[in-house]
Amino acid sequence: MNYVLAIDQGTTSSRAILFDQDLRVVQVAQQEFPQHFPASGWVEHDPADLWATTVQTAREVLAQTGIDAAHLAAIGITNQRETTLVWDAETGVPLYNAIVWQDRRTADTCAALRDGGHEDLVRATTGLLLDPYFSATKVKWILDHCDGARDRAQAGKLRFGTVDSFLIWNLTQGRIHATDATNAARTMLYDIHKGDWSVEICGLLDIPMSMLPKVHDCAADFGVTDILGPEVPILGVAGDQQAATIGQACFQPGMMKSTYGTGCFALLNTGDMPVPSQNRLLTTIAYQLDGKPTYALEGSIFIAGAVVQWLRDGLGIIDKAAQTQALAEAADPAQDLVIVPAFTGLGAPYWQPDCRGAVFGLTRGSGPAEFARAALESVGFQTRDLLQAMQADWPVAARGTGQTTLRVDGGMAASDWTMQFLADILGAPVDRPGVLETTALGAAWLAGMRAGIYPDQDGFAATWARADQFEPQMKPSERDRRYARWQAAVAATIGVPSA
Ligand SMILES: Nc1ncnc2c1ncn2[C@@H]1O[C@H](COP(=O)(O)OP(=O)(O)O)[C@@H](O)[C@H]1O
Ligand SMILES: O=P(O)(O)OC[C@H](O)CO
Repeated sequence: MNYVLAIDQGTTSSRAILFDQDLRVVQVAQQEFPQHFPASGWVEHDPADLWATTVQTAREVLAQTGIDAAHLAAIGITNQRETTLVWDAETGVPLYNAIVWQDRRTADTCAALRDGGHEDLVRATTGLLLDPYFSATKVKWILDHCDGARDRAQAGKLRFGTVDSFLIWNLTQGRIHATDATNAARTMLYDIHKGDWSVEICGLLDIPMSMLPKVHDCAADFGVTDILGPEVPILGVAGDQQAATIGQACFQPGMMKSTYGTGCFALLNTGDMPVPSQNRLLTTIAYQLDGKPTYALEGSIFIAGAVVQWLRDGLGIIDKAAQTQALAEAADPAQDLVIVPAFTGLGAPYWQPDCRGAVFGLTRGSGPAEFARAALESVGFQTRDLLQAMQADWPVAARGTGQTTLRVDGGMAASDWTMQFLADILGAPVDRPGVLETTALGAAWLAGMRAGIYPDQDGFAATWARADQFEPQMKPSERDRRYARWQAAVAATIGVPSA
């Protein structure tokens, strides 16, 4: 019983990661699954794919290592957040595909709620913005559009869950309908202050409360599963960005992590204080242990690593993401190309769904190298936007507590050039740990700690090890000039709505 299995059910793939008793990664299995785009702005997943890839990768990782499930002390689950499923309480059959966090179909419902004067209630209760990103209006859409759904919901015959809940339900063969506080906090139905579902918001959206899962701490008893053979307890659950915050051991107020995958999600620990945002950031739960929530300010950027994918797939100027390093180094320092990668609008702190990307400063000398450098720089500039919003919202972050160094992870954090530019444009050090699998690590630690094989919070924090530190080297005057140019570019981009 010396191993822990982390299940990471993400937006484009499911992964299973096996950790040993020293919290080291033993083996990883990964499977992608299809994305469905039934209409413009709609994004769906087939629930059967989410389930099948989860089970297959879990079995694969055990088969590859020859480790029997009897040696698993626990399972931890981390997941793409906000994505919404509704299923039958008797049969477990979903009524509709999973509606993915990126899906914009409920924009009109959100606008109507805003016009009805409900924005302040949502903001004050849930810490979130009234936006289709979150689960609440997606649940309402399913109840409104699937035949007989509302009647069945009112009769207590339907269940709602984010992906963690859906997996727990299936792993326990319908015995457990539960979620954790971090996932609940992304539904726009959860009162983050009271730590309970909001009767008022559920009433507003006509969502029967019998559909909602029971909310637990992140390290808790979520039932047992025999899907891998012998019974294994599920003892840890957290949304993926919160799991990364835990995996980076950002346990003190003022500590912050930023994950650079397809998009970028930055979370700043604000301790036992839910800090309301005046700058269009989200107030959310970082983690909940021993019944005590720890809060965070979150900024979400939609395009980070995806801008590198665009260099590869859209422009064809690289074959592999890592080639951007040499190109950026070779770029003409006299050129000042700025790319605003608003491919799907801009996220925090702008929340401009309708603008589209732009390039500024083109000359006849602008080539692949300048494009690559500007693409990598756009990730740094956007992170500074978030950091400035956080500092404006919470002066403690601005003053610095001695712990305000940014901890980075995710695939793009492997790019030294990008991390150096990030430190330069922030004017603050950037720390990169040896283990970039922080999301899975967070889920594994929650489960293994609850099982008693991993250290407590302080002990775990002590295991966090920096592999690299990037110190700012840019002159402050140059930093200010470059950032002012970025801000002007964003303002101009927002001024041109999409066609
Ligand atoms: N060396 C690199 N330089 C720049 N970008 C990179 C590098 N390696 C990976 N990336 C980018 O990181 C992203 C993959 O990160 P990952 O954490 O796996 O993302 P996700 O979990 O969202 O799929 C891709 O968008 C890729 O373009
Ligand atoms: O699956 P990821 O890594 O793209 O993360 C998605 C986020 O949880 C969405 O809020």
